[in-house]
Amino acid sequence: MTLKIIVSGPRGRMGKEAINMILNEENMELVACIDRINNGKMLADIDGMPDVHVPIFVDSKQCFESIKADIFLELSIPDVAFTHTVNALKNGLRAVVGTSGLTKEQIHDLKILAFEKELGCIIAPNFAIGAVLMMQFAQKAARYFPDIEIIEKHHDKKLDAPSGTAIKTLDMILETREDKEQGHPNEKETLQGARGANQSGVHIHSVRLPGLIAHQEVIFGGLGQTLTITHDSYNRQSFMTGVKFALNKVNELTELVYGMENILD
Ligand SMILES: NC(=O)C1=CN([C@@H]2O[C@H](COP(=O)(O)OP(=O)(O)OC[C@H]3O[C@@H](n4cnc5c(N)ncnc54)[C@H](O)[C@@H]3O)[C@@H](O)[C@H]2O)C=CC1
Ligand SMILES: O=C(O)C1=N[C@H](C(=O)O)C[C@H](O)C1
Repeated sequence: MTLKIIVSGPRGRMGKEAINMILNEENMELVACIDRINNGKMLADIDGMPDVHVPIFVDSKQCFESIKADIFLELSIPDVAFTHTVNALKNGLRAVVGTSGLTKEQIHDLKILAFEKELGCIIAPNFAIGAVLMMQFAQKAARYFPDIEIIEKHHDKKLDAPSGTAIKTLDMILETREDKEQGHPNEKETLQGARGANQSGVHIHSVRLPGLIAHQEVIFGGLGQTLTITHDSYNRQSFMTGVKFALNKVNELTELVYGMENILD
């Protein structure tokens, strides 16, 4: 079976990489794109894009209503990702969402919609297998080391902080970590934000610098020792094996899955 795919964010760093991957897969066909601009044009008309006659839509509802497709791949920006995905599911498409920055409430609403429509939907905070393992290792370590700080480091074009990966790591850690307020009980910030974000006592620090791609360290502190679990993505190809896997897998699902760890064997 050929999977007919619509991609949102085709001119972006992830969108471009994903389109190249899709065009090279025998069982995948790119049938449309959703972009912020270029409504009515073909992908081939856009400088730097592959020479394929695939229509571009600005309005996602219009796109899903007029193009026959199986899967929607969301790789754009946090502000529109939720609406695009709702429109996809309402029009009977399955969805793979890589865009970060969805709120817990939005994820919950998508879960309900996917359940009602009996459609697969994968929300992947991080497609890189190494990052998924890093989160799983961190979840395991949190059973033994409840004092934890997360440092996520990304390129300076990133719109959301903390990263989707850091939020998912925290969710997974909190499933195994005993409740604990970290640091000194009388600790005070003399410069606001110095201790980063704090949820359930775990601190998250977001670094944004040119030169970085996507990196995370989870540091565990114990008596006389620390354990650091690190993952680095050095390019966007690092995510493509996971994108490909999710596009194939979502077709078998009839509900929403949040996190690649729940679908990897
Ligand atoms: N889950 C994962 O493994 C990964 C997720 N990401 C996430 O994917 C998203 C995209 O990342 P990048 O490609 O680096 O960003 P980018 O900034 O390079 O690309 C985003 C694209 O979305 C387009 N866009 C803006 N408004 C739009 C709209 N209304 N409809 C369609 N497209 C629109 C922009 O014009 C831009 O071309 C981000 O949220 C990022 O955090 C990035 C890397 C890996
Ligand atoms: O914006 C990015 O680049 C990335 N975003 C995702 C996130 O927010 O965790 C995944 C990866 O870290 C790259």
